[in-house]
Amino acid sequence: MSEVVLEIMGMSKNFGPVVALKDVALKICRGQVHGLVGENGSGKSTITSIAAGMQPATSGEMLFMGKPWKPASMIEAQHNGLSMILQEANTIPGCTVAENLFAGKENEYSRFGFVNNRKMNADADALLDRFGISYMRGKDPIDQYGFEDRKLIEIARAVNEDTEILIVDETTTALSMEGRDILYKIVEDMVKRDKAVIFISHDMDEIMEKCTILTVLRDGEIRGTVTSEEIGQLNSIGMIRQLMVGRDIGNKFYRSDYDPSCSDEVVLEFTNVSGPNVKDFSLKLHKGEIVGIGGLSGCGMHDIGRMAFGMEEIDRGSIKCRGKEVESAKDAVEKGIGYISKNRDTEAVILQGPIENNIVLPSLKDISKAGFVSPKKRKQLADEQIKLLKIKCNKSRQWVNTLSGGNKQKVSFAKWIAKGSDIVIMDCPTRGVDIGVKQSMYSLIDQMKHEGKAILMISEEMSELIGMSDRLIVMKDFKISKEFIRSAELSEADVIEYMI
Ligand SMILES: Nc1ncnc2c1ncn2[C@@H]1O[C@H](COP(=O)(O)OP(=O)(O)OP(=O)(O)O)[C@@H](O)[C@H]1O
Repeated sequence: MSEVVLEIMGMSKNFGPVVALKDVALKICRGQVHGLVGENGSGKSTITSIAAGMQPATSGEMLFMGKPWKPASMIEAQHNGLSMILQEANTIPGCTVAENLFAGKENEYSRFGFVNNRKMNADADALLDRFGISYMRGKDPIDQYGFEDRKLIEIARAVNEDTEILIVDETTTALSMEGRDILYKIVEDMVKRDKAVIFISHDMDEIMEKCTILTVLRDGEIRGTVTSEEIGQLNSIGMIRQLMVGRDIGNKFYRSDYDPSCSDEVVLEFTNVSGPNVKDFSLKLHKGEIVGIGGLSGCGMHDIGRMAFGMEEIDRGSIKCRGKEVESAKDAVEKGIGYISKNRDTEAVILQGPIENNIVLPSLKDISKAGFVSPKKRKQLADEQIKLLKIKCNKSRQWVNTLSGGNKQKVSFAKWIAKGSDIVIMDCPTRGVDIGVKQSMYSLIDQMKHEGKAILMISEEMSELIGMSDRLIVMKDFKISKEFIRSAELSEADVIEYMI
């Protein structure tokens, strides 16, 4: 075994009555990509956030490069060689790319209180070039970049020559396809330089391909370790799933039918829509149809969802729901449109509020009488969704900011299932959810289709798009480059050809 760089001993963490970790022992070695896998809420982020100085453990000890380790903050941890990339976007709005990259290091660029912006921007450009993200420049305002690009800035900020351990917490689902390649190269480079990576993901294929050792967690406890020899074996995915979920979840994931038929009734129509990131986009979404949209970073697909929900202005053309123009997000909800934003923590859920309030929010009108909302009905509606999507919590009044990432995503999804919206725009709907719940979400989406609901599924997950869509639209350079009809023959390679 190679040298142990981080050792965790007897680590436990309680949040009031919630036991997030129980007596965890873990060794992270040099030259390894150590995967942490487990269902949503099993404790993966809690372990890594303690190691990265975000919060203290309730009990237990850590050794980092042979010395006792108890960082008081993420900055202290990063300064000493342990960096973590968080699940959600963590950049500072209103600043430039360079200011974001060098946040906390301003002193290195200032003299007599004046910041040398020219040098900071030049250093930022050099750093961005090194990471292969030259289309972003240090002087650019960070707000001009989308969620995926801002995530890359975080990565560039987290990794440097002195990083001994890089923690990647469910980052790939927040990235575009090209962003993932950049991250994978960084991971490979860390291994080549005999550093270590802790890799958290719910994508089993990615885990099997990138990790050299895996630790499986369930309910805050370590349930097993899978070595590099075992990772390569045919039945190991099944074995890992079994360890994670505690039951065999089988192989059925996506739709098993290849019938793309749906009603002729058009429920949402884009006619020659143009905006800053969309050019002349036309599409008819029918009742009972699942239309998938895929493409590379910045192709405009996320803008399509935002425009249809009235969150982004259009310059030309029209978006009509059953013949009537969609004017705002409020108007969209009233017209029966739901929207799951990819930007979870800032757009999809209210973090500082109970799960129940989040779930019932779009349905308040439906469950109120003469302006009065029955507390019983509210609770009932929320509890149904908590049960359906297995949201891991103590009670429906628990605040969303105390949930694990995947459980927050379930709340974002649950809102629109509870509302029973006829048209649901889903931007990366299964982001960060575990395989068991992913399976339930896909079967719910299939059921929605058969109930006559219309779904616009925007996604970076090619397999999800191919597996679920009746029609698959590929976007490139803000325009539609190809449309595929559901078929058993359709492969990822066919689709990628029209993306690049
Ligand atoms: N501040 C908090 N207050 C109460 N409970 C918390 C808090 N932070 C985390 N928890 C709980 O600790 C448990 C472990 O959460 P953690 O985020 O580590 O899970 P995870 O394995 O990373 O999940 P995911 O795959 O969804 O990201 C969950 O039940 C979560 O609700």
